[in-house]
Amino acid sequence: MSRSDDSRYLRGGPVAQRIIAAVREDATIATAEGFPPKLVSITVGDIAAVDVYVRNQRAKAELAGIGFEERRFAADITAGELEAAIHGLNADPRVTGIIIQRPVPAHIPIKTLQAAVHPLKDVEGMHPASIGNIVYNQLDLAPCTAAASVELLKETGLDLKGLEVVVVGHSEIVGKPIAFLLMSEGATVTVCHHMTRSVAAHARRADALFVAVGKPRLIKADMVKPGACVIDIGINAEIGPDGESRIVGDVDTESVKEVASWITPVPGGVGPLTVAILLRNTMVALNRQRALYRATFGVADTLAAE
Ligand SMILES: Nc1nc(=O)c2c([nH]1)NC[C@@H]1CN(c3ccc(C(=O)N[C@@H](CCC(=O)O)C(=O)O)cc3)C=[N+]21
Repeated sequence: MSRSDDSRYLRGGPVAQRIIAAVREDATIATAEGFPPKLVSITVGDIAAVDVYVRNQRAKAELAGIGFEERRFAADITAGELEAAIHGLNADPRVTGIIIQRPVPAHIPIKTLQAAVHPLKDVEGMHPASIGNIVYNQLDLAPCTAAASVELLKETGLDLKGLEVVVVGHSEIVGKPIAFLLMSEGATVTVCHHMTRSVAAHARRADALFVAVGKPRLIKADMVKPGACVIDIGINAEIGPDGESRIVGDVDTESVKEVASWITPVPGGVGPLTVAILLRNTMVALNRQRALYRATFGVADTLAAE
């Protein structure tokens, strides 16, 4: 059976289209009201996985009516210079969102950079204050890949309350935020990582299995519970049988799809939705900035109504 007509595949594209259409409505209204959304992407050095992401961001931002500007910095820039650039963007009222593409070169402390982004312009939800919001069950702006993964699980219609979820991978940007999002939704969450004794033993118990470790085909059919939902967040480049480079996830999709009830393809699963969530986050951030503006300077129609 070909990929496109196999109902086990949980595709990100249709969900992304829905979200982008809604974002476009919001962005059109905000622009008409004098608050055009504008996203600035910061890339440090050259990384292929980041390039794919940024290219898609630009294309989808255009569709959604969100301004998009890419700032590229050389791999040998200092952390201080980058921080200064971020402070400049914080201070620029025309810039409503800032995303720092990961990874950055090893000499740049990513946490310092992330903390330099003003929390109200943090569209990736990676500032310590933003991550704190997720811990406190305020879920409207979460790290994009994590939020996209959870959104795809919801597409299955499974009841998240009491659902046995296993997350393989505990990164700051994917695994940990997924765990917090799902705990807030009532799931029972187990997080596995490189020190876990038997990932297979945990994975086999999962009604929903999230995998984000960056190891091609780590998850095999015998590690998956029949009927489970498998969300593959891996993006790995490898050379295919035809000698061409291709992208594969962390799941052995061909064998796992015979066992699982739902599985996200790579590409075409979490990836497209990640971009849509970034744009949705951009509007959430913009609306928070507008609320602050209103609270600080007042708004004519509220005054008139009094
Ligand atoms: N702060 C930060 N947040 C991220 O979420 C983040 C990041 N940095 N750095 C890079 C990785 C990579 N990433 C992708 C997201 C979508 C696609 C995507 O749209 N993929 C499509 C298209 C692939 C293609 O065009 O070939 C697909 O999977 O079907 C790819 C890669 C997010 N990341």
